[in-house]
Amino acid sequence: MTIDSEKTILLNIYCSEITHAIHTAEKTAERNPEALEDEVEGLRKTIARLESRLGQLQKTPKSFPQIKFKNYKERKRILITGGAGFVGSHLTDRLMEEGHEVIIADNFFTGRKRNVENWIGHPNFELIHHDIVNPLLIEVDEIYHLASPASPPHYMYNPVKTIKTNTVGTINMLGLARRVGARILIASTSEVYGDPEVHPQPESYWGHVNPIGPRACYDEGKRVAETLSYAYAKQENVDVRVARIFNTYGPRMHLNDGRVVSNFIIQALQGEPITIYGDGQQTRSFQYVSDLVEGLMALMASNYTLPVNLGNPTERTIGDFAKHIRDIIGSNSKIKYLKAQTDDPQRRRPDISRAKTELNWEPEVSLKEGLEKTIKYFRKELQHAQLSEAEESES
Ligand SMILES: O=C(O)[C@H]1O[C@H](OP(=O)(O)OP(=O)(O)OC[C@H]2O[C@@H](n3ccc(=O)[nH]c3=O)[C@H](O)[C@@H]2O)[C@H](O)[C@@H](O)[C@@H]1O
Repeated sequence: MTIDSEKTILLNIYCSEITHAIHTAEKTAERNPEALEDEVEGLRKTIARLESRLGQLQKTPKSFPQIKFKNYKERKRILITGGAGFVGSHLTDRLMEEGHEVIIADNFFTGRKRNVENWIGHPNFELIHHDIVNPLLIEVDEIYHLASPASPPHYMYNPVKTIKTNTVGTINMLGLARRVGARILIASTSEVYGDPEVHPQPESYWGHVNPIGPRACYDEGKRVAETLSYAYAKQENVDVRVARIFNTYGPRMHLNDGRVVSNFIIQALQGEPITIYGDGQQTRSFQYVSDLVEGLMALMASNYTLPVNLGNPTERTIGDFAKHIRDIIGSNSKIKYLKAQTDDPQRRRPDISRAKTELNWEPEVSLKEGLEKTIKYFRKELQHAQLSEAEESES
């Protein structure tokens, strides 16, 4: 018997032992309240024995990444919508490594099975091919609601679907949270501030968004998602957390993501012109994905219920960023200026005072370190894509 199948069997025994234990204890309590203590003591011993065996098995070499052992009281069942996506898959890794049970619901519009393949078959992991525009009936303790395309070309590709995901999808997830009493974290965005008139942006700023522009499907979709969250919190007592996520980058971004970090790196690696939309004077502040994941987990664990900005406050112009990437890669790509995008926010930088005070969180990964890892990832992805192309043309 393999270690993994032994673990599965043990986990099943564990679950049925606990269910059986509850029934027995209930019956004993009715018949003979004094005997209840002995009963509970016996059960504690059984659980301790099973936990110790499971703990031993966790330490033995296996095909999955190492995870911590959590007992049944500490281990949570966590749903991540969009868990096979760029951010969702990194969050999956962290929560799995912590020893939780992770259930991913993803429609694979921008998510990929590849992002979570290292967990497929793990007893703590489940991948559901599901579009959250349809209701999902499962039992969970926490929900990270990340499902939505986040890159402008992706969310503008099917604006109606983007709105549905952020409105109907969010209603479905808030409904699920209400039914099962789960805490839910909604992934909102810096885009709720639109093209900001206040700089840097604190959470108290209400934003400057064009409700009928090409970005509105996402911006307004996320603004409604926030409104829905607080309506459910007020009216239905749902325990909500709202993260306003600023520009994030890192490995597992799609080659066709279309956002600035991936575009510039790929263009520089291939010696193609680096495309700047507009004059390049617009600014952004980039955070590495592992910082974001730590921020999301800290927010979920905290008692703070108002929106919290999660981003790196180091700001750069896009023109400067293009040259920076070209220099690190040592590329001789030219810079090519294209038409500015409609409603493109001209500056963006998070005020993270709230995250620092309430979550004791701030980003730790420098742009240099983050870009090195990301460039390495894209180099491999490009090689992989070239190999696949060559294989296809041969066959
Ligand atoms: O990366 C993110 O996390 C954010 O990405 C987008 O927001 P945006 O800031 O417009 O992201 P990009 O498409 O990466 O654009 C950043 C800036 O670079 C410019 N850009 C982009 C791509 C390119 O090839 N060239 C270029 O100059 C854009 O015009 C924009 O000014 C999403 O709308 C946000 O929800 C998301 O949080």
